[in-house]
Amino acid sequence: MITIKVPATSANLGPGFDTLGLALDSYLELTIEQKSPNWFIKHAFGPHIPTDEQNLIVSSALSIDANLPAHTLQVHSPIPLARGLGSSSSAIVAGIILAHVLRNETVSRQQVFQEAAAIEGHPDNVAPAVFGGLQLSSVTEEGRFSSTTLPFPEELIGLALIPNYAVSTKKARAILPKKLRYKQVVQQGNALARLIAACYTTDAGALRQLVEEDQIHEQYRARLCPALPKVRELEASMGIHGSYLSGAGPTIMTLATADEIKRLQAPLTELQKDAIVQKMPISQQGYQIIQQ
Ligand SMILES: Nc1ncnc2c1ncn2[C@@H]1O[C@H](COP(=O)(O)OP(=O)(O)OP(=O)(O)O)[C@@H](O)[C@H]1O
Ligand SMILES: N[C@@H](CCO)C(=O)O
Repeated sequence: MITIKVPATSANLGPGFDTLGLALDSYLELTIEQKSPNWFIKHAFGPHIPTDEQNLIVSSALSIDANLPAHTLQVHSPIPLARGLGSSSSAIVAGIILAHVLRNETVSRQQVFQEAAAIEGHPDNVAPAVFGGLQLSSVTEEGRFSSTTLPFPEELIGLALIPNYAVSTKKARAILPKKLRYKQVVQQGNALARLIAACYTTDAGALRQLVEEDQIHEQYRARLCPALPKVRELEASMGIHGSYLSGAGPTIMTLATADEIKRLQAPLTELQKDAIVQKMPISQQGYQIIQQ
């Protein structure tokens, strides 16, 4: 039996829109069971997620090879859907690997990255799901993706405030403006450059200030993700910085030390009682293929 494990991810980190993403220690697990006449995916997501070849895992696999033999699959995933924690990337990456496993091919991480990012359309979740850690990724006009691992301060952990409603990435991208002011773009480039420098100098303090300096997406998504200013206000009153809209939202991620996370857990839970507040350690590992 083969199990494919793919981490959850948190994209953007403020000014790294479509560019930065962090792998989290929470994994989708896809187990390949027996061959079957039709594709059948056992999962616990509920009736709105298909159990046949319409399922994102299987459709991603079939995009690599439309003639794959149908199988029964089992999916376990603690990654909540459409919350800004990379559920779609975890499913796409698992599907791409599934295709290569069923074709008895060894596949490089680089190839999985190219194929999965082409389906997702932007590389910032797929890159950490494949390579682990903090990834700086980009795409050329011709559609070639690249990614580099950035150093990430060891003392920082994620604390996610996960609202109890979904925001689809499609909707959260449709809300973005078609035009930006020149000043916004210059400031965004500046903040991203300083953020990358803070990673290389492992300056956790600067990094945590900089993730709060996005200019081009968070303000436009405020209607879908109203908790962000409240979280920032609360944290600033406690002398803590490091929050950003995780992916397309609505999750708010805070990068903080273990001590600060202990202090934050109760007040954040109090701030939004219907949300889940969850510690999310960083994963240095990308996907794993486990043969039992
Ligand atoms: N394990 C899965 N199996 C099947 N479909 C999935 C799975 N995970 C995600 N999906 C599909 O992807 C959709 C969520 O993708 P979407 O890009 O909107 O959000 P996300 O990936 O969770 O968040 P973000 O991209 O902001 O981090 C789900 O509604 C579902 O249709
Ligand atoms: N960079 C993407 C991440 C979500 O997939 C966005 O913010 O729309």
